[in-house]
Amino acid sequence: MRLIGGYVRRHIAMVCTALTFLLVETITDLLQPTLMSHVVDDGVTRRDVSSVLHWGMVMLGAAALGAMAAVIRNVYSSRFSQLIGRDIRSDAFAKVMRLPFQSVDRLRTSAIITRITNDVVQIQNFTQGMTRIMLKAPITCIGAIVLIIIQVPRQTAVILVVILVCAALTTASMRAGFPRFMRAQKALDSLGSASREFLVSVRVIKSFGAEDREQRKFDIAAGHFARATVSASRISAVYGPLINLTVNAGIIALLWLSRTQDPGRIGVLMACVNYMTQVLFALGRVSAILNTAVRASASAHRIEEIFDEPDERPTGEGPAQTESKNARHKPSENPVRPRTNAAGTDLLTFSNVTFTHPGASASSLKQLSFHMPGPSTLGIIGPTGSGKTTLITMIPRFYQPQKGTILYRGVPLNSMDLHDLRAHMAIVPQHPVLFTGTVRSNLLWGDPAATDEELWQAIRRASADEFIEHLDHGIDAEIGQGGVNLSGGQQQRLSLARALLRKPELLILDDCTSALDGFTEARVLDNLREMSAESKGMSMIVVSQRISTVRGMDEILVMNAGSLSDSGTHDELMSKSAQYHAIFESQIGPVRA
Ligand SMILES: Nc1ncnc2c1ncn2[C@@H]1O[C@H](COP(=O)(O)OP(=O)(O)OP(=O)(O)O)[C@@H](O)[C@H]1O
Repeated sequence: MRLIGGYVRRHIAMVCTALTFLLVETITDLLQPTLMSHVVDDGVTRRDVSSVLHWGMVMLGAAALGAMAAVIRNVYSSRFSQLIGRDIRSDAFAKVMRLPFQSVDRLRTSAIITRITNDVVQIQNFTQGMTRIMLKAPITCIGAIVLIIIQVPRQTAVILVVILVCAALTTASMRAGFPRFMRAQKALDSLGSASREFLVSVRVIKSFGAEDREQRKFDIAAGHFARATVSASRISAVYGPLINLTVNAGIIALLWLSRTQDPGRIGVLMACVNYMTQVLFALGRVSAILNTAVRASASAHRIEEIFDEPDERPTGEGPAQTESKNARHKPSENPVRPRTNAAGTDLLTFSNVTFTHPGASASSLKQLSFHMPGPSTLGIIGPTGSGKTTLITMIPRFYQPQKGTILYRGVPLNSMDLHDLRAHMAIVPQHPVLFTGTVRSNLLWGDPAATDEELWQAIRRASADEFIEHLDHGIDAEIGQGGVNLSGGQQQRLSLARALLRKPELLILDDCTSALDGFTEARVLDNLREMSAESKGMSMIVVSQRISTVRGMDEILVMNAGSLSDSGTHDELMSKSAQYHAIFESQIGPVRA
């Protein structure tokens, strides 16, 4: 609730306005039964028409004032809850943008989506209810009870019993409700996660004819959510009627006792019944709003978990990049020939880098050391799961190693400004990510100011010209969500062209030519090498499982189970690395003597 309090304070003027009009509305509602008792006892019972007219007009005036206050209060409370929702969503989204990958992995993408959507709705419901009912219900309860006691003081005992029983029931309802609503929200997370996975994999599911199996899995997740929600709703289903029963029993007791103790005061008795009904209604609303509060509190807690995650450090010390005592710039246990550029500083240096993914039992990188001079090209090859992708995600500091040091141009990554660091490089991921829009809008992510000439140059270098020219609107052709209307190879080339537009100092390709045929891939790599030579600055790291992709690189790292098993040029590795040799033979064929 700390979170909600903070956002309420931002719009305190609006809240106060809504609450002021709510107060007016509540007071006018409370006046109605008393005014009616005057109409009955002073007017109707005594057959005094002027009295009926007088009190009738007062009643009407109070009702009109109440209605006007309710309209204004509604307008403010709706606006207030929408603004709160907007602010929380916007701040949560900005926070997610600042989170390190470890936190995103831990929170899970689908859970983050549920928090930014459904959990915020719960908070909106609560804040809206708060400005509509929260103040009204206690004032109505207290006001109605005080007015009953004033009008029929002999019935105070009955009223106190009703209040105590209702208070006990409401407390019990909250205690039982909180953990259940928490469970329901968690089940909703799992359902969201399952839905997302099914939708993303729908093609694979259909191609394997696995619809029934996936349907069953989905039904299980949906079943968990339904059961958790039913269990939570059961609380209000049980406690709501019990509160009703208590108040109605109170009304009957009040009438029964008043028949002898307050005879002849029909109007007053009618007013008391009316007040008891108002109390009942208010309590029902209190328990409804408390349920909303319980949900909102669970939701606020879950959103706070996002806000409580530490930001990705723009620069900083922290444990991740802290150099371990024995892992400084020592030569690695598996030394790779150090090379230096003209200035005498390597572009990239890994020294004994060890990294374990959050929640993983084994390290994905183990005491990894290598140097990369700039400008140069580096290939990384190794079997699946050997840590190639993990290695390159360390360079833009998507993840930070638990041990060891990474230097970029001699500067520890951790002491570089994140924005500056990432501005030096462009990454083309293993699975291309394209956005809904046009070919052009996707490319402009690389350089929003790029001219048509620059766009086409990048397109040609990525060998994407041959298919873009044939699209209906060429560079302005629409791209569906995630690039659904393009083939895998087309998506990869577009994603590469986008990276080239950044004119990076270091281009990192993570197996991003895997969907290209050998001929196209060779042409793309030639173009990139040519570009590197032209710009005399662009270095390139190419991750691949294919010898043909990495063989032309200045240096090749051979990875195995998170460690560097060997390094060197293609020819050097062919003569000294059994693993590289074996990969060569499996892909190209036996080497002729
Ligand atoms: N987010 C993650 N959470 C937990 N473990 C992970 C995560 N990402 C990768 N791993 C683990 O780290 C190890 C290395 O994975 P990585 O993706 O770096 O391998 P790779 O060599 O790039 O494989 P591939 O060639 O198949 O892409 C694997 O054992 C993998 O299970």
